[in-house]
Amino acid sequence: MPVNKTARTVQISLPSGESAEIYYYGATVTSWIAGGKERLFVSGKAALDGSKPIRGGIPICWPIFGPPPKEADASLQYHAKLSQHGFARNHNWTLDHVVMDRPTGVSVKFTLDPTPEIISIFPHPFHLSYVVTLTKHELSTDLHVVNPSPTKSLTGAVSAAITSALPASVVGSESKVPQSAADDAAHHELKFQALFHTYLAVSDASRVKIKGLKQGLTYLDKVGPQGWTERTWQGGDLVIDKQVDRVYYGLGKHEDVVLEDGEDKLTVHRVELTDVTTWNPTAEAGAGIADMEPNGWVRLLLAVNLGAFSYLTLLPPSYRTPGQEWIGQQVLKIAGGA
Ligand SMILES: O=P(O)(O)OC[C@H]1O[C@H](O)[C@H](O)[C@@H](O)[C@@H]1O
Repeated sequence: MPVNKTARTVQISLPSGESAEIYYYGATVTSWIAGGKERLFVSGKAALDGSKPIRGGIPICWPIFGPPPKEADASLQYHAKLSQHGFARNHNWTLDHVVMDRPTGVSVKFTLDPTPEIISIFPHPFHLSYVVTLTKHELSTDLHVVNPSPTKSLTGAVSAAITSALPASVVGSESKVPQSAADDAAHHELKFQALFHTYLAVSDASRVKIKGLKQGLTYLDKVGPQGWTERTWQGGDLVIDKQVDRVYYGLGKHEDVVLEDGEDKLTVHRVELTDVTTWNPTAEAGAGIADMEPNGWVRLLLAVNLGAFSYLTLLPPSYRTPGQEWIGQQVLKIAGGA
């Protein structure tokens, strides 16, 4: 069976041996086997029971990446109250349908809509869908974001806007929806960051070279006594010889990031995801992370995460631009692929 459902996961596979596993919880991809080996890192101490975000695989950060914003910007008032990396990674998604099921490729689509719990922390209409596609040499993850149309009067009608975006089963939660005109304005446009927090498995993170970061790129360095600091990248390969927690801004469309560790090569291609984050706290700085297995930082990745770091994504409600959706895509490709 190329698509196999269990209580907690959906597993997809090809007759040629490649496979992937996706948890309903967070729609987190927890396994991608290609070229005869596991390509994603999941900590041996990761919680897989829905009690906390999965430490590994490909958690989806949405609608924020990192800690909540501190700006006194009314349009970010709800973002400011979210927990780190937002709520997409710690809510159950629904398997919408099998998009493709062929010997050469299998693709499944998940969705996430507001639930009463989400509305209580983020009272804004949205519709997310997530398509995971497995082919012989690639794993593609596409996040689609829609800002649904309000169907009733738009003026002063935030509750109508939100409830119209909700499944009938949760409309009863209207009392949690803000009622003021200020809230209404803040709700028309959907601001979000989106990031695939990809944990790639490697045999030794300190031996990996990260290529494709051009000299002159601006990057945000989150490590160091000065706190978050913007710097200019001097070029060359990025190596994990110390704690790394960075966001490289504004890579070009065709500037793929390539990871090489001597025996292996993996290419990360992005669509609509302009920034690349790299993170590996190493054993020393990562010691406080309870769900990381001992020495996990060596075997783990060097998360090359992809995202839109600043709030550049301002999606108008679809009543203004019918059918508009934002699609961010990551394509992981192993060497040997066509
Ligand atoms: O522990 P988490 O909430 O999953 O976050 C893990 C890491 O995510 C990103 O890579 C951030 O840049 C890091 O600062 C953070 O430590």
